[in-house]
Amino acid sequence: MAPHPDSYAGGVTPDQEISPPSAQFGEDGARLSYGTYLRLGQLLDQQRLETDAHDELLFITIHQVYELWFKQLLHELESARQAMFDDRLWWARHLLHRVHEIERILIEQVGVLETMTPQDFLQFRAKLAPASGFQSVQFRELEFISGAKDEAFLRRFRALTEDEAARLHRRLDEPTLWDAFVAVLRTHDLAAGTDAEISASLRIAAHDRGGYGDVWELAEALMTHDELSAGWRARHVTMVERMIGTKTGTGGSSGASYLRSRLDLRYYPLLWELRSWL
Ligand code: HEM
Ligand SMILES: N[C@@H](CC(=O)c1ccccc1NC=O)C(=O)O
Repeated sequence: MAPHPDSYAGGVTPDQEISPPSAQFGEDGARLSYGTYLRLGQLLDQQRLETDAHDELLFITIHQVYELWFKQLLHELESARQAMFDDRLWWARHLLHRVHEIERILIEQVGVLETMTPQDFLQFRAKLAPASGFQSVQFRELEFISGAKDEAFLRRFRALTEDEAARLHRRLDEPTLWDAFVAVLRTHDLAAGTDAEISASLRIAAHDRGGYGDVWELAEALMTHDELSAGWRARHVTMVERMIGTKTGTGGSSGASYLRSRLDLRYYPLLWELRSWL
């Protein structure tokens, strides 16, 4: 078969080519390179250490990577929510499956940070206070859009910028993934006026997957999102115990015991209760 005209078949790398690359893929004067497209100049210039401790770069990198994934998760969850309101259930499920894979990475990534020893962390920990993961706005946005809205966090946030406060208020005002799922039940002629009705409808869908397969699969995808979020909280707190034991947090909380108090948080309690009644 003849190679596609755009394919690269030569023994020289594109950089070695004498003639400039063809303008076929971009307009003249607006050509992108790997670095300009990905804005690597700006991106790789954002790691500013507070100390000369060796492990501080890892600490910053890990957190920045988390925040990039949080941004991606919010993007996917917003679209999944819209897809549910539009009754495009295959698209909502597709996006939620992507969300699950990212969430698995977020849990797995904790192990990289755990290669830092507690004594190496202590070389720069004091410099971090009063900063803390507690102040991650995108993390709280993820909780809010998922269904765990708690206005109290807004009051407890220190140093929120105007833009961050507006983002959190917007998340409090807008529908959650659960609101969108309840709308799906109604669209599929399943009663969803009260929690009792929703539970009864979930049982109907569970026992009639021939009739309600799409609805059931969507509920399962939400369940997995909830389970993986709980998995991250559990993984985070064991790392915290390993790093700082029972010390109080830089953010001013009791530390691991505060984090343990959040382990029972579930976004979709009705989906968890359902298991007892099938
Ligand atoms: C050495 C590693 C880490 C330690 C010792 C640690 C410790 C803590 C502690 C003690 C808290 C409670 C708030 C406080 O008083 O400071 C907290 C909260 C939090 N941390 Fe970390 N953390 C670590 C790494 C991370 C990483 C990598 C992330 C990823 C973004 C993260 C995200 C969060 C979030 C989102 C909260 C708020 C949790 C909630 O309110 O439920 N932490 N962390
Ligand atoms: N709260 C942590 C410090 C910490 O992990 C942290 C500090 C600044 C920015 C993000 C952080 N990550 C998670 O809390 C501690 O008490 O050691």
